[in-house]
Amino acid sequence: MVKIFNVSQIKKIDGCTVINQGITSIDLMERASLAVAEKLIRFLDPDQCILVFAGTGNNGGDALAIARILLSRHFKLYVYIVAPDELFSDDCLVNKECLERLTDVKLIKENQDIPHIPEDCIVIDGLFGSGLNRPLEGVYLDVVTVINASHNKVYSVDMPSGMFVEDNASNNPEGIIKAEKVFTFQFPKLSLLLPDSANYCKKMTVVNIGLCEKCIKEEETDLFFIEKSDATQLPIPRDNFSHKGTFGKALLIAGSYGKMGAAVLSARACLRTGVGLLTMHVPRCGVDILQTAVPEAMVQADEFPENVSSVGDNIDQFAIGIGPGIGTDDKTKDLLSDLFDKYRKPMVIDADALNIIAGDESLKEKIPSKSIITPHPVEFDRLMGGVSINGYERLQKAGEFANRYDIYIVLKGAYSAIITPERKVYFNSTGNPGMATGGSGDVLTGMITSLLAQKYLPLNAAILGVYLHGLAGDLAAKSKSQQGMLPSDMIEYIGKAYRALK
Ligand SMILES: NC(=O)C1=CN([C@@H]2O[C@H](COP(=O)(O)OP(=O)(O)OC[C@H]3O[C@@H](n4cnc5c(N)ncnc54)[C@H](O)[C@@H]3O)[C@@H](O)[C@H]2O)[C@H](O)CC1
Ligand SMILES: [K+]
Repeated sequence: MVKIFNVSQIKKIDGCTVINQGITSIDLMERASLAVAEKLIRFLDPDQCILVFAGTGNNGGDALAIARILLSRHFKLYVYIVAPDELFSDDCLVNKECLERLTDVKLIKENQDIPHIPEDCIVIDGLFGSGLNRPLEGVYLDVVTVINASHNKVYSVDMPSGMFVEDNASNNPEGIIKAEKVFTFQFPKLSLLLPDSANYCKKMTVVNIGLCEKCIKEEETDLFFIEKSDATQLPIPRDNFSHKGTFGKALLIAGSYGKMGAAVLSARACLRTGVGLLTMHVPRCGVDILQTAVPEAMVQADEFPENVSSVGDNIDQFAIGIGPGIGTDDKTKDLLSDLFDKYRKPMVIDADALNIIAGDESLKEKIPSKSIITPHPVEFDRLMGGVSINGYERLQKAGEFANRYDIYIVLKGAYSAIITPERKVYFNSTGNPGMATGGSGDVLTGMITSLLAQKYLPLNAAILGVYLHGLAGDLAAKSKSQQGMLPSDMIEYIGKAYRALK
């Protein structure tokens, strides 16, 4: 797992690295800048004009070092330092003086010094990084406004300048660089993983700058970024002598009239994820549909034609998933309440089951311990009874909710977050915008339920389910495009996603 740290922790690890590796801070800056420059060199066109905007702190120092490295590789550069008060950090000053020996470096002290940015230029943004401590104003705000208005591609060093590493609730949305790509150092930054960065960071690349592993290991955090190597360790190997009983029984309670597709998708995904036996509990109208579309599943018919209203006894043998396409009929609410009374093992709760819970405090209290709920942000806000001001606040609320009700929350979106009852957060690293379409969530519910049935611990089921789901989505997008892919395609790629973890 990659750890995610706050600003003071990053500073501490920097200092610790400098001591343990016997280097100076300027050495570390050079290493960081070289790592970013190498990435840029791979795709930048040497004939294109590049404008570098540096600040006066260490983020500026990085940008000036990157400029020097690019100059040595014959890129065409124009360098500006925004320095209204001409107070430079020590390492920034060293890099400024080095660069001035090679090229002209212009200072921007006030609005009239800001250059016109030609249309087809690339901008390298090194105004502010993790040291930002207040929203931008004055000439800094003016520079950011001009860069954003130019609509050129901007590559940001460490952070889109003007964006805070954690909470941006008090920030000025006009004072943040809109970056094509952010090369962030060593650790993903929390705000870049939240929807708060949607307008400011199209893509985040984490650049390893060789910070001391011992210092990183010793620094504690509750925030993690899931890597492939983490997911690879999770699948439980299959024994030669296993039989269908070995891989558990799942019961998916899904579907209503007009929404049987959700039941079909969750059923297929559950099977493709490896469950031994799957039973679907569906309204009577859905029996033929299910039996035809998913012959591998057994079907239990509800007494009602259009909605699910009750589940039988003997449900303890199953891992249960409930929600896809069930609607919010009163009968279905009774089912959910009854289910929570009867079944006290962790279950997966999604979609309309969450909408039912949202309106009823007593149902929240009855959610079985260690269950996994899988809301998208709108469902989550409904569950909270109010809209969060930003992704950061939503994440805080999710931590409180998970802790209060002793459950796991999978907050779906780009970098889906898995929040534990202990308020730890695991961000997923797979997936793409092609998955933002109706049915994707039903697939995830089927997958996680399948893993619970196969005796994965709830946290592992959530982590592996979310990772595989995203990976299947990435494979589907590769073959069918983000526009052309369907949740059904993702199900077809679950097998290849498993293989990719080998
Ligand atoms: N381990 C690493 O990640 C490394 C990071 N490096 C780079 O260092 C910066 C952080 O540098 P720092 O000097 O601390 O901060 P900034 O350059 O972001 O800001 C400079 C300075 O500006 C002042 N300030 C803050 N907010 C404002 C504002 N709104 N208006 C005006 N001035 C402001 C404040 O005093 C700041 O200290 C990190 O992002 C990386 O790019 C190292 O180079 C290598 C190791
Ligand atoms: K920056």
